Amino acid sequence: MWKRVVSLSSLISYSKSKATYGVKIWNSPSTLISTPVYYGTLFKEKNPLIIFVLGGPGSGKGTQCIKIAETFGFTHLSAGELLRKEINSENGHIILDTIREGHIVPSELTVNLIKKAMESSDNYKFLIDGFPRNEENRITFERILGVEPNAVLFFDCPEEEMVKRVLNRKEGRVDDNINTVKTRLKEFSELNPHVIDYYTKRGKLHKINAVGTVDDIFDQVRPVFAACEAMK
Ligand SMILES: Nc1ncnc2c1ncn2[C@@H]1O[C@H](COP(=O)(O)OP(=O)(O)OP(=O)(O)O)[C@@H](O)[C@H]1O
Ligand SMILES: O=c1ccn([C@@H]2O[C@H](COP(=O)(O)O)[C@@H](O)[C@H]2O)c(=O)[nH]1
Ligand SMILES: [Mg+2]
Repeated sequence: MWKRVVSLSSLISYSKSKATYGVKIWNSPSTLISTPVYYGTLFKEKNPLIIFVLGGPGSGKGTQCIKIAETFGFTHLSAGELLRKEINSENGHIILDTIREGHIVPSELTVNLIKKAMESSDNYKFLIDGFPRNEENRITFERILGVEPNAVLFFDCPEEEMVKRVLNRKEGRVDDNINTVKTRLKEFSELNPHVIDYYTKRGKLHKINAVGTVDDIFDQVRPVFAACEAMK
């Protein structure tokens, strides 16, 4: 059996231990994040570093993820983008209707897309943007992938600012209109707090004030990832 400890920063740290009878355990070298996780055979070789990136519609998750990915060598997987790319597939009508109405796509569908994208990447550092949106999403991810995130970023933004940003975004998204935004915000305000509470209790949550310039916000994000630079 071997064990390697990689300390990313005082905020994120983890170690890798070889699977024994299909069980892997994430440890921390001190009192930092310590999360026993049961693995199946998935990711036996990859030992992924997973950061969930949460926040309401228009809070700036995608914008910040692009900067994090460029600066710290992460692969950026936007759950919404993975779903949008599937709109022409077999399940496409379910996805399109759900997105257009501002609801949440069935968990297994989204989780399997995330899993496929992670498996087909050469990288082991992943930003999962806009997921999990509710407790069912979170539990389904843990069940199918057999792993928890190492840390969770939450971009905290007032509703008024989020609405303004979404309505000013000119990317032709079917859900960037006032009616759908209202539904998305309603679901977000009802469901996201449960996910936030869960990760707060597990000591994994890093709340970021999402008001300010893109660079100001990135200055708050940077320390969470600073020690990753050495691993690029
Ligand atoms: N700090 C900021 N100040 C002003 N505008 C911003 C800021 N960050 C991002 N934006 C702009 O706001 C819009 C929404 O940002 P972005 O797409 O990153 O949000 P998001 O959280 O990914 O939203 P969604 O959940 O809808 O995908 C974009 O047009 C982006 O350019
Ligand atoms: O985990 C997810 C992520 C997204 N959706 C659906 O997609 C749209 C757009 O997502 P963005 O993160 O804003 O790109 C979202 O409103 C949901 O309808 C989802 O169901 N599950
Ligand atoms: Mg986005």
